[in-house]
Amino acid sequence: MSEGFTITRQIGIDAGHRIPDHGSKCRHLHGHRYVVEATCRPVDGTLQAAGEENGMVLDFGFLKEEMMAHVDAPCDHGLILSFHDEEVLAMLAPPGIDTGAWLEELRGTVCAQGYAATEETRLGQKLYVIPFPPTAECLARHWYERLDPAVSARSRGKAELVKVTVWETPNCRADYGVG
Ligand SMILES: Nc1nc2c(c(=O)[nH]1)N=C([C@H](O)[C@H](O)COP(=O)(O)OP(=O)(O)OP(=O)(O)O)CN2
Repeated sequence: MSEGFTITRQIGIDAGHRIPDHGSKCRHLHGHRYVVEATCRPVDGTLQAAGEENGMVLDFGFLKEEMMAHVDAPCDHGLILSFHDEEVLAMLAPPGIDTGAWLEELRGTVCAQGYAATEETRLGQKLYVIPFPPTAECLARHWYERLDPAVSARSRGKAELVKVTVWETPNCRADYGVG
């Protein structure tokens, strides 16, 4: 990365997941305290020069609001699953409805908007469904893709998202972003 300013905001969420294809313990349903970091830089390399964000890339508070809306609100205390994980998803189908039709509707939503977030499930379990395994890498890319337009809009085109980092444990992280 070239010389210049970046800012990074961190949030933490608790969520469950499983990696269905994993050959060992990660195929079991389990949870993490995910730490998610978003790093931004000024589009033109300079800090804002007027207004309430004078001297800033982007107000940390604005960045937090976007991360809370796009990461925390749909995923915190939820279960993050791949839509290919049909056996687990089927267990969460709301009682009294056709499970196959419910899975088909979920798949349609994921295909249309890249994810499905719902609590209309068995036990009201909060569910976040994505089209790939919920590894740290895939989640970093997914949250990057959700936050990228939000950062541009919130900064009125003055800041851009450089990368999203997902800490799955205190020792393991994945990064996704521009080179
Ligand atoms: N490249 C990746 N490898 C693994 C991922 C991943 O998302 N990307 N995920 C897992 C599991 O989800 C698992 O929960 C984490 O694995 P692991 O580091 O082995 O878990 P520990 O509890 O032993 O972590 P410590 O930090 O050492 O306590 C596996 N691999």
